[in-house]
Amino acid sequence: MNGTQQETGLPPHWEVRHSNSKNLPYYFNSQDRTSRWEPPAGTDTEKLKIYMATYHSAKGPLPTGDAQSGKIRAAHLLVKHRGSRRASSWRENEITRSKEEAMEIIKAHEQKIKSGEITLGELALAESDCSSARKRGDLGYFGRGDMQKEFEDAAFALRTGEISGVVDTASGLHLIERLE
Ligand SMILES: O=C(N[C@H](Cc1nc2ccccc2[nH]1)C(=O)O)c1cc2ccccc2s1
Repeated sequence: MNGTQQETGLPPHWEVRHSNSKNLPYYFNSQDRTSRWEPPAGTDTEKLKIYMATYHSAKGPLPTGDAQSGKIRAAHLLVKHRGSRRASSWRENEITRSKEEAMEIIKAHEQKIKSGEITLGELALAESDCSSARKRGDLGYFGRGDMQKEFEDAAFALRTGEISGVVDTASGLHLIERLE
């Protein structure tokens, strides 16, 4: 789905992505990690029209991790609860909320992200109970066997740019966005 600049007609660092929740294409700037529903200023709209008609199908092939290394890159937003493996984080020294309370919180986060109101990375900065929060939840590249199984399975099932539903691990409740 990530055509090159001359294919898409988009300005540098911009790419077309697909919102599965709205089944609509959107435009993502990989440099400042902003996204929008409309093509940015400076787009060659004729080229973009051709690209969208030719290449950007709603459901691209399910990528299974980089062909060479089998690794993917993802970001996540974690809401811990008192049953979490480490019920503490940079946000809160002792996390006492129940798992049910954590579920209500992360469901509200999921709505905000999937409505396009805010990106997962922006929300993770302030709200994620993982130390990756300071990097907008970016966990870097990882392969199978590196992360907790439920997290790995959910992340590898995502298409690039797609956001998971709530994923439950021993660390807490997660929303995952596959970045590469
Ligand atoms: O395990 C971590 N943080 C834990 C919470 C947590 N548990 C996870 C389980 C799966 C994936 C990410 C996860 N993050 C903590 O802070 O208590 C990691 C933090 C970071 C930061 C940068 C890159 C990778 C990682 S993995």
